[in-house]
Amino acid sequence: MRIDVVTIFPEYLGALDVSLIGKARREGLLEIRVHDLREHAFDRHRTVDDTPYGGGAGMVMKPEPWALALEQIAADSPLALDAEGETGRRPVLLVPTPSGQLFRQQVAQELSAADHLVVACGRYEGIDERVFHWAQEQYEVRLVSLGDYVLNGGEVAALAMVEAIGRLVPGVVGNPESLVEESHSDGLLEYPVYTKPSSWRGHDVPEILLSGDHGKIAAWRHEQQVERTQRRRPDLLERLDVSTVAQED
Ligand SMILES: COC(=O)c1ccnc(N)c1
Repeated sequence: MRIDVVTIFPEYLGALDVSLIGKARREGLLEIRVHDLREHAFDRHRTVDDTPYGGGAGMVMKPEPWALALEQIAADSPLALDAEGETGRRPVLLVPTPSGQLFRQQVAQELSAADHLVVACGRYEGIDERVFHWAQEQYEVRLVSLGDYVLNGGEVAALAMVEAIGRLVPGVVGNPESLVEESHSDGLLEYPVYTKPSSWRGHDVPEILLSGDHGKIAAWRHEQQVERTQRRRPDLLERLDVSTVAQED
């Protein structure tokens, strides 16, 4: 998967050189390029923002630098060859914004199948809305939110989304089994985990986990998932079908 990130703070994306995502880049599983939006602003001060039409506080990101950056990336896309082809596949333009669709594991799963993701990190009061309409021709535009809160810019959200998506790309996580039993992978929160020592400062590991009875352990873990989800995220249960909650025989 090819991922391009456009930002006025490229250094913010340095975290993508570390750990599993960094390793996947070095192994060629993920090709991640970070672009400085200011390189596409051509006035003397490399201006990327201006005052909002209609008044109001703060500044809005100008459309032209974004269009120049996104045009250059689209032209360089591995999908560019398809633009004229019958598939006509377009890169996904992922825009982290508090006004977007909620980013959930299912969205990460869906986007992990994309060939080319371009992440637009807005700052200030946001990006001129016309950019998202203009970009429709060359991109599948997806405005996505991490939750109901506001950040100073899209970079932190971009890091979270790139990690959540990138780790689902085959080969990035060493043991794909570990992706199966994570929180939200089956719609439930994950079960509690323990390691040695079995007794620690008066706190013991649940006996069932020391029994070696894998059937009972699996049943206990599922019960824990359902109980935790009921207690911490009852909203998730409303979205689930009964079979996931009911103990499979
Ligand atoms: C500037 O971006 C944000 O404030 C943002 C992005 C994604 N999710 C959010 N909840 C906020």
